[in-house]
Amino acid sequence: MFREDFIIHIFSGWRSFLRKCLFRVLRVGPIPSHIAVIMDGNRRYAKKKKIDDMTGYDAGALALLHLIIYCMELGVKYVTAYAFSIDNFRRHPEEVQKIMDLTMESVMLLTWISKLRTVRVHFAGNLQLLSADIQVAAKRLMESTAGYNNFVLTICICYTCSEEILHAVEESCKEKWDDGIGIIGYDRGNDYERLIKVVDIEKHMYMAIAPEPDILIRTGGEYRLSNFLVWQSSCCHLSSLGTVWPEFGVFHLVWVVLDFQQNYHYFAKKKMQL
Ligand SMILES: CC(C)=CCC/C(C)=C/CC/C(C)=C/COP(=O)(O)OP(=O)(O)O
Repeated sequence: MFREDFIIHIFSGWRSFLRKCLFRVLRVGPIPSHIAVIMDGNRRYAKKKKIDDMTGYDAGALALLHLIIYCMELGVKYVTAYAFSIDNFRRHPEEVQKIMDLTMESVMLLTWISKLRTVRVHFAGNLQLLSADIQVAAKRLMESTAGYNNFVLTICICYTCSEEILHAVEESCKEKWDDGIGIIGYDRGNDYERLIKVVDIEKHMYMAIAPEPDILIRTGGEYRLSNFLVWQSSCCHLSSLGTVWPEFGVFHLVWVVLDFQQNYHYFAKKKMQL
């Protein structure tokens, strides 16, 4: 499904020209620095198009690549995508295998794109749950792109926010313990002094690499976070779209950014109050 000529197709011709004009107008307003997406509706798309579920996922991966390119052109620096939740391991083994194969294919393609466009690629989640070959390929890609800071793509894989928090709490405890500080807070008369602080936890989150998202998009018409960036999304603009993920395109992105811009002052104020 991944043909390198799709990049040439997307960058060239009148489509690219129109997109750039549209983005120039959009840039008159504030541009989000971080967009996160829950790519829901791949199987529904497959059903609608009367194709098999696996081809639906292929189309979903292609939609993600398009989003990455649009965001680069628009000036959004961080994109985070929920590719596979730990709960997704409960799906049919054949389906899990297909998403894993797609992950491996994506790693290969991203290796190529990251060099071409200096993209930093980060995988967030409990990577130990991945097969050894994907772990090696993912770690190699993360290491080889660690020096880039032009654009940061985070793929959340084997991820849930509860697992991320558990991991971060565990790491913070280990750190304090190793430093001989201890982990239990103590009473100082009227106030309680915590030894593990929010900053300690945040330092060890899988998502520590990126600022909190400004916009969280969920496609497929659902209004749930499904354990995605729950910690990080307290002040972000939530956008639920009825469209299924493989059909997400440039006009959906423009719509969401316009909606964000309309509410920008409210969100900026909220962030300052926290
Ligand atoms: C880079 C990379 C690894 C890309 C992954 C590609 C991709 C689109 C993954 C989506 C995975 C997923 C479980 C989506 C939920 O849709 P669903 O299957 O639950 O759809 P439904 O709501 O129609 O059932």
